[in-house]
Amino acid sequence: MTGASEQAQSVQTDDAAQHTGGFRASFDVTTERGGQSYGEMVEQVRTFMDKVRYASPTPDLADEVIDDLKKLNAKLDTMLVDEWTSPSGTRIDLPSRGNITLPPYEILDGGPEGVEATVTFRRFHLGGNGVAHGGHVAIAFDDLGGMAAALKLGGVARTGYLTVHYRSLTPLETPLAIRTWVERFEGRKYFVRGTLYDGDRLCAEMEALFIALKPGQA
Ligand SMILES: CCCCCCCC/C=C\CCCCCCCC(=O)SCCNC(=O)CCNC(=O)[C@H](O)C(C)(C)COP(=O)(O)OP(=O)(O)OC[C@H]1O[C@@H](n2cnc3c(N)ncnc32)[C@H](O)[C@@H]1OP(=O)(O)O
Repeated sequence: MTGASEQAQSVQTDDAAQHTGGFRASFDVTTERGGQSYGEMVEQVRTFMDKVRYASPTPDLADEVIDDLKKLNAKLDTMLVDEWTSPSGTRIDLPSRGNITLPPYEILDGGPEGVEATVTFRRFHLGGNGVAHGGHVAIAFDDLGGMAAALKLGGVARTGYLTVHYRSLTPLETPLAIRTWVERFEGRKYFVRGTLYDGDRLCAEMEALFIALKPGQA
């Protein structure tokens, strides 16, 4: 297995270029932003979202929760920063780099040959009838496909297209094996494939085009 810091070094970082437009033109890798409890804070919010998905509160309880949430939102209002300095998405020591909007995954191995990870769709990722929403599966493929492209090219790429073939139902609360790799590239075009397995059962496959950003491209 390649160490996280070794992988991080293969992705170009350029502080001066990253604030110029709508996308991160380089990639920050951190382990300390947000402090040692940041991961647990994110996890508690995910757990809360799991409960919100399935809760049927009384009006009184909903009002109580709203009051509590207003207090929590006011606390976070005191420490908001811009997207470039937020810990979210940069904390390589945390599931999904600390990005709460992603299904939580743990990287097992990553480098120019591809990325292997374990992803666990949560209760709040429910689509219907107890299984994952297909859009959340696509998000996992997008992020880990983008990572495979980034580790291959040593820079940042944007998704041109992404196709998911849903082969069987994707369970919730089950560690699943997800793999992404660059099948081939032509110039700036990186053709990426992916698979998602529950044990031996193929849940979904992905084929995508990621396009390397040009120098200075936002
Ligand atoms: C322990 C672990 C260690 C961790 C280490 C850290 C590493 C982690 C790193 C990273 C992880 C994060 C990963 C995140 C991933 C998420 C990515 C997203 O979701 S991105 C948001 C969604 N995508 C957009 O919003 C794009 C919108 N589109 C655009 O901005 C442009 O269209 C862009 C930049 C994609 C291309 O525009 P142009 O002007 O630069 O280039 P043109 O000339 O149009 O295209 C280049 C070539 O690509 C083809 N092309 C472009 N789009 C195509 C398409 N949709 N289908 C087919 N071909 C397409 C064109 O035909 C052209 O091909 P010809 O060179 O002529 O052969």
